[in-house]
Amino acid sequence: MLKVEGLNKSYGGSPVVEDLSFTVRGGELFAFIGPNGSGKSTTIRMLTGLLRASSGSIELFEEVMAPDKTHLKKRISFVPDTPDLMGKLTGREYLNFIASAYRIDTTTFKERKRELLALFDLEGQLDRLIEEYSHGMKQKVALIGALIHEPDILFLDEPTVGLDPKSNRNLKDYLRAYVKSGRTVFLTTHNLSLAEEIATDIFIIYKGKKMAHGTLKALRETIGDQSARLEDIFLGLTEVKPHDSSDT
Ligand SMILES: Nc1ncnc2c1ncn2[C@@H]1O[C@H](COP(=O)(O)OP(=O)(O)OP(=O)(O)O)[C@@H](O)[C@H]1O
Repeated sequence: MLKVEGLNKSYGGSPVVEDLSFTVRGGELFAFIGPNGSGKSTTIRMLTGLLRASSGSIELFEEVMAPDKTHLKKRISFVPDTPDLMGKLTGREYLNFIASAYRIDTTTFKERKRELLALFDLEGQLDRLIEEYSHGMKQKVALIGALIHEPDILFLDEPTVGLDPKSNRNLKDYLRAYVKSGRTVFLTTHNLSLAEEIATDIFIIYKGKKMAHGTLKALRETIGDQSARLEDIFLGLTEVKPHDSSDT
């Protein structure tokens, strides 16, 4: 589904993503985790064709991805950490717009809309302007817009921030079922218990570089502790050591 090789991004000569390579297959729930400023959003924006890489290759569905590849973009969805929705539209108008952009037939649209509105407890809120929604409600309508056309790959940047506990639980269950149907989810999160619970694959990035990649079991094996929490593995790999002078 997604193949990344030697991906790099620099700003003004300073590297922020360095030599990332990985593959994500159908049915995988890929958690891309790392401390603040480690390059997660930059990477996800390159993978979704919103940002041009400095070098390296990204293949989606065995075709090279680039910002102008509209037919590839139609098969994916991306919800950024702070969704920038059209505030002057109502929730209903926004979802209708998505349905026509993706040519979802009326019956399917109605069915999925009903299911997703119930999932996120957003029934009865669709006729308000998006700019009047709370942060969590904006997040929910962005997620519904991303899910309603059932993309082959769903990219989510910090999807649970701002969601109440029930929506959090429902989203988690939904994502698990989503990948079981053979589709793919690529998410970034600081919520390590979430990653531990639902990810099939975990990639740890630190200062733009790969620190580890594998199943939780494989990551545990690398540190020789089969009961280690992901939090311990993560902190062990990403804590600034006293001898690390790169920040000084
Ligand atoms: N447009 C830009 N110009 C210059 N530097 C940038 C730009 N965008 C991002 N960066 C830098 O790239 C690095 C990685 O940022 P990025 O937003 O990808 O991190 P992140 O892992 O998503 O962080 P967070 O967890 O805080 O969201 C940071 O040092 C950031 O300052």
